[in-house]
Amino acid sequence: MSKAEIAEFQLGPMNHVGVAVPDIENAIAFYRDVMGVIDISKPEVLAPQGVKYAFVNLPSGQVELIEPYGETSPILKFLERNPKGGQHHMCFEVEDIHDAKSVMETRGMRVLGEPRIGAHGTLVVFLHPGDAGGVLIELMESHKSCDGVDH
Ligand SMILES: CC[C@@H](C(=O)O)C(=O)SCCNC(=O)CCNC(=O)[C@H](O)C(C)(C)COP(=O)(O)OP(=O)(O)OC[C@H]1O[C@@H](n2cnc3c(N)ncnc32)[C@H](O)[C@@H]1OP(=O)(O)O
Ligand SMILES: [Co+2]
Repeated sequence: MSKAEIAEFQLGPMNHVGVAVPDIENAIAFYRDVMGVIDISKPEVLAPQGVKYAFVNLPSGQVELIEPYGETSPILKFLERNPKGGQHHMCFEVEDIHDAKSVMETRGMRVLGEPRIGAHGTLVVFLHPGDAGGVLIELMESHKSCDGVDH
């Protein structure tokens, strides 16, 4: 990427807040029965990311509930430190994940691994919380249809 392209990088809208939970069914019951959310997706497993997830859908965006899946889940240690669960990451959309990764690396951020398919079916990468004010940041490529319009 050229210096001009790097300088032009702009973060897109916030997509979701990730919340790590020890038991996803209990967490869904909480958002449905206590918080009064009607639209909550059924839990699904994303084995390559080591999580079972469900979306709490709100007019303003999504809360992404994540429960560990498998022995090497990246959220196991977090739940050891926070046994009741807690806010785990914030996710922002970007236009092109590979460009965003390059820009972040150029700006000295530790990008955690290569882009992988996330729960929304597009590529995601994570930035180390130690470089991002103590917050684990997920970057997610926006949904684009073949007409090039974000949906
Ligand atoms: C549903 C799929 C997908 C989507 O499409 O939306 C997801 O969201 S999957 C979400 C789960 N996946 C990931 O988190 C992948 C990226 N994460 C990692 O690579 C690691 O979890 C990590 C961030 C590098 C931490 O690794 P870990 O082995 O747990 O490291 P440490 O325990 O040694 O922690 C190092 C350092 O970082 C602090 N930390 C860890 N996790 C978080 C966090 N979630 N938020 C803020 N800070 C965090 C930890 O406290 C340590 O700090 P220091 O002690 O100060 O060094
Ligand atoms: Co996420």
